Amino acid sequence: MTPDVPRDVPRDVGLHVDVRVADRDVEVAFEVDTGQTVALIGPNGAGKSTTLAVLAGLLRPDAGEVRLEGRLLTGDRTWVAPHARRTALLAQEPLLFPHLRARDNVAFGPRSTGASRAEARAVAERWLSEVDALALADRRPAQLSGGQAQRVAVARALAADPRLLLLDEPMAALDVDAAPALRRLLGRVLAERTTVLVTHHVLDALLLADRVVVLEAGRVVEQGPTADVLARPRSRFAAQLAGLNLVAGTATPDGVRRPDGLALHGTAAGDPPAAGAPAVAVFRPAAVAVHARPPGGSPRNALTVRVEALEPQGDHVRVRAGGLAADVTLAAVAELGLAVGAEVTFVVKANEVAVHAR
Ligand SMILES: Nc1ncnc2c1ncn2[C@@H]1O[C@H](COP(=O)(O)OP(=O)(O)OP(=O)(O)O)[C@@H](O)[C@H]1O
Repeated sequence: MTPDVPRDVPRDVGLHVDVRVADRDVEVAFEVDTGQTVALIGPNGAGKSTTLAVLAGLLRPDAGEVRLEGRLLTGDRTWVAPHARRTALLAQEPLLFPHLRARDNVAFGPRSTGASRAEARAVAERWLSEVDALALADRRPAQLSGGQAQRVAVARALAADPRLLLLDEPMAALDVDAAPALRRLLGRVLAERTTVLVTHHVLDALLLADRVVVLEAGRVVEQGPTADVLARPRSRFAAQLAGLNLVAGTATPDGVRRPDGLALHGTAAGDPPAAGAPAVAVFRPAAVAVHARPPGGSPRNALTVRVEALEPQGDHVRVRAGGLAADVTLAAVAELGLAVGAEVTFVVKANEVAVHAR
């Protein structure tokens, strides 16, 4: 337990969690401000699903408390049942009722809290429309693709008007083509909602979460604003996760420009962001070629940067320069005569750079 968390929690803290699950050796404390999204990240077995289960009311902790907007959901002598918590859980699999049409799946929440049939139907159609799935209203789950079913599941979760949304790797079961559309949809609907998102993906954390809480072996090892944690990771896991190059800035017609002027050309992942809108370019350090001098043939992404660090990582060396990373072989380090302070050119092909709207 963290003794420095005040017992008298101010009401603008949307979610306050300070719990211990003894037999899983999980002991976590964190808070989420009203309307914010926190990503819970960490390696397998770190306690992410256990924490979500405690929040959803599916698992009773041995000690501690969970408060949602000041209301005690779990405490020494308090236990609010899952359906009465005003939380909604969106799992990896959509888990729709197979015998109900999409519309009735979404209307289920409002119906069970007392809405009339007509009211529940109106709410269901509003949410189906919000997730671009109104045209699917009469289909049963077996007639939906994975991405469509997950959109309907998002509508079902939101139609119950939850005060806390719990997302357990919502993109994990989708194929890569369907993930960007769902990510964008979540970005839209999570904007003003208190949300805890469990994810393994740096991109989900970056695009969807205001803050990141890193769990390792059942404990919070690091937390902070997403951009800070990814830019200056202190835990091993966050450092691994942040291994991708992320260039956040504004969209140009074919890429992203960082506030300091550095511009990258890339390929839009999904619908291209409007020019000037917030966007992020993502590429792997292994996709970066390092040159001692600007190469001929003027490649579109040739960035002149100064080497800040050389980090040996097994059979390669990670070269950090200009806030970016490139992975090169040990032989290349010797051949290029790489050293801290040297000026080099990073070259990355535009088709290796994925541009996402933020
Ligand atoms: N149903 C269960 N019964 C008992 N112990 C469990 C159960 N589920 C998980 N554990 C244990 O609790 C600890 C935390 O696991 P948890 O599933 O919460 O981690 P996680 O971060 O969600 O991992 P993953 O990314 O693999 O889903 C682990 O030691 C795990 O072995």
